Amino acid sequence: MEYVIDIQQLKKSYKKRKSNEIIDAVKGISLQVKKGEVVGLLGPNGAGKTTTIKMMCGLLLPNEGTVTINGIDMVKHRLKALRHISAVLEGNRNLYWRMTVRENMEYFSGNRGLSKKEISNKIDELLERLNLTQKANELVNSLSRGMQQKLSIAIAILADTEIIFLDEPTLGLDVEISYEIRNLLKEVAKEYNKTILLSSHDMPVVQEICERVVIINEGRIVTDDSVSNLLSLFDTKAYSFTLGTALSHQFLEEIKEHFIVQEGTNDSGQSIVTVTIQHSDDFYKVIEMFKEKNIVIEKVDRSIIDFEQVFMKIVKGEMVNEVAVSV
Ligand SMILES: Nc1ncnc2c1ncn2[C@@H]1O[C@H](COP(=O)(O)OP(=O)(O)OP(=O)(O)O)[C@@H](O)[C@H]1O
Repeated sequence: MEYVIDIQQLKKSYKKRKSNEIIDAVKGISLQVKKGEVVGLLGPNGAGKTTTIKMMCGLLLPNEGTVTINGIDMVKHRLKALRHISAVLEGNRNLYWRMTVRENMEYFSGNRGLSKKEISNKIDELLERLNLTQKANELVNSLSRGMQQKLSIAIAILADTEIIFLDEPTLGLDVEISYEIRNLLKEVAKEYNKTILLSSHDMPVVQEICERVVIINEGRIVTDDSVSNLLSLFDTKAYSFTLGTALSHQFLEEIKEHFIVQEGTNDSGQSIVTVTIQHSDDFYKVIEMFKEKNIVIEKVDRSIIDFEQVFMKIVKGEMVNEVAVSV
């Protein structure tokens, strides 16, 4: 099968200027993306996401490995490969700051075989959709970061490339505009049938937009699976016990030897212990442990795990054996 994005054994190291220390930022990443897939690239700070995306966009040369975009080798035929990509990178560097919103949009929609009228209609439609009509004639450098980000995405739509890379599209934006951008990206993914690769720390964005997530940690892929699989894998396995008494430190340590445990209290000051269960038998083992200490269990809830918690568990290496590991 021909993949739209095919990267094989990518590696990249940096040399620190002062100390000459070598940092292996990407240590052999292979990833294949099919047409129309919306893939989230996640990982903690410094995991190697931006370095990977920059190599995919031809902004950085890999030390080893290959990047193939629609069958075209990014290193050997960079310009040809770049015709298939729009990249919305941090700092909105794809915008011309001294041009107006509309001028930017016109500039980037040229050369697509559309008439002036068609381009103008398309721009009007997008401006309306992004709530940017009022700002059409303002200079880009006078816009807020959120508006600039929306414009960057609009330009990626206008450029009409098959692939869109988005690096942290909601980073540092307020809740309202993040929400708007999240909806916009959802629509783009659905209506325009684009292949999208999105790097983000914004888990609600990832959970809502991406079908598939690839988690990178310390320069390697540690998980490659669908959001729904990852959620269901973790979902059934966490239970919150509301207890009649607080647990002693010693007893908590005892439970922690066997299970992944989080402690807390509820509004009424009752002790809540959330235990992640690997096998259903373990559920009864936990209850048995409480019973032996005469601890009254007042309530048991299956706790709902959101994607953020799943991500944290994978990155911390918890339950990694149960998650599809692609390397
Ligand atoms: N130009 C550079 N020179 C030296 N080291 C670098 C350079 N760029 C990145 N690094 C290092 O490479 C590693 C990976 O960085 P990268 O920016 O790819 O990670 P990231 O996953 O995008 O992180 P974040 O989420 O914080 O943006 C980090 O240790 C980082 O400090």
